[in-house]
Amino acid sequence: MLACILCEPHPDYPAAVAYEPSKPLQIENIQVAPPNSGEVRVKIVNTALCHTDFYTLSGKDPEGLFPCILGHEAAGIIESVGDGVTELKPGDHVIPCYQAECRECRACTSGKTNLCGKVRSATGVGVMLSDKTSRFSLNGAPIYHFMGTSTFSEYTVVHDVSVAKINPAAPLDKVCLLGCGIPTGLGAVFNAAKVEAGSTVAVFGLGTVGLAVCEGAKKAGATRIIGIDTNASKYEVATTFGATEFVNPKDHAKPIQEVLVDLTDGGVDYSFECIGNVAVMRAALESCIKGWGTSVIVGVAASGQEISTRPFQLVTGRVWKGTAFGGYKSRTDVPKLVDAYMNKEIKLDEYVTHNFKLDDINHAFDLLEAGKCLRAVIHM
Ligand SMILES: NC(=O)c1ccc[n+]([C@@H]2O[C@H](COP(=O)([O-])OP(=O)(O)OC[C@H]3O[C@@H](n4cnc5c(N)ncnc54)[C@H](O)[C@@H]3O)[C@@H](O)[C@H]2O)c1
Ligand SMILES: N[C@@H](CCC(=O)N[C@@H](CSCO)C(=O)NCC(=O)O)C(=O)O
Ligand SMILES: [Zn+2]
Ligand SMILES: [Zn+2]
Repeated sequence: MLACILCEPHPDYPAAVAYEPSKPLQIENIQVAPPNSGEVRVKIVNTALCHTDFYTLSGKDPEGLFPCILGHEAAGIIESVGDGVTELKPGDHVIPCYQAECRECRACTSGKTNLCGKVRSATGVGVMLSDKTSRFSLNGAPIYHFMGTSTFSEYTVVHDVSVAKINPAAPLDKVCLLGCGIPTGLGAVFNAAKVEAGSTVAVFGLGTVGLAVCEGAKKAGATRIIGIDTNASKYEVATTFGATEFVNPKDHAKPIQEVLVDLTDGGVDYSFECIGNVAVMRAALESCIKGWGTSVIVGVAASGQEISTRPFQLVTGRVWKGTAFGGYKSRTDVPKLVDAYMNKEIKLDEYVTHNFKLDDINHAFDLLEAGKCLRAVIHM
């Protein structure tokens, strides 16, 4: 039975607060206000770290605000709901999602995108939509939300349209990963690129997102899955996710796109950039075969960075596109991905390399930066 934090006079709960760019998070006992209309308060049970948390902490995210509570790959249990919330109730097991799905806005009803517009204006500036303020504070001073999720906190408040209700039998310390990186990689293959059997695929960056691309490409029947990473220690694990061969850019004097074009009789059918490096994005596009090769940008590049290539690359039939959350609709598709995991159709356990308590979250950030972990799961 969950204790009702509404009944307690001054509930303080631990959260990892990011006060300044590139500084360690500080564990504080913060106050988490009750949910307003259209909001729910969630007890976070597990949260993992994604490279995007590291990116925003670095100070390079134009939407990064401080102090804030980072975290967007988590699972938990609804503790209380605000007025007008009809589809969620206390006790529901949920995955808070950074992509909302209101099912009413132009985007949601278009049938063409997962990029719901309902709450994005508020989540981009670290507040809740109803009153444009934060539900987090410390000694009366507000702390910004992040990506509409802020899961590095024992309790968080999120918009109801951003919450996927999931099978209560699912292990939260594993399905928390379905909040970001793995759906992103799988969806990049199935929804964005639509990889066909027999394809040759290049995956730039073999972190969790790139490995999920490898897993998806293998499921799609790709015959060659070429992993490219400057960290050779990633190759062994990538083999278990479906990569069939590897190229280390450090081993070659010529541009990596030339290496790949030579290796593949003119270029790959599909490439995926899972790093966030604009030079690699160009290389990924130029590794594609002319006429039909498609390159999908998944990585998030820093403020001020721009992509470029010769227009001739596109004139000659290559396609350059990108994906957010793999094109999956959060409330509709995340519960299905949980079921796919429960049915052993997709991997999750294999991506978890470390488990920590919230107190050790800075160590988890260090491992991610050093390329020494895939997903580190925090047990709140
Ligand atoms: N579009 C989306 O919806 C979405 C969702 C999740 C993550 N992301 C982004 O995807 C990227 C990957 O996230 P992750 O959590 O897997 O990160 P990660 O840090 O675990 O993995 C990145 C990998 O890239 C490799 N790498 C770095 N520089 C390289 C280079 N120049 N050439 C080749 N390899 C290089 C690293 O060694 C590492 O293995 C990040 O930019 C993240 O912000 C985007
Ligand atoms: N604030 C960032 C946004 C970067 C970005 O592209 N984010 C991805 C999700 S990364 C998850 O790990 C995304 O889905 N974007 C769509 C959206 O935010 O609506 C910046 O401006 O650089
Ligand atoms: Zn993420
Ligand atoms: Zn919508």
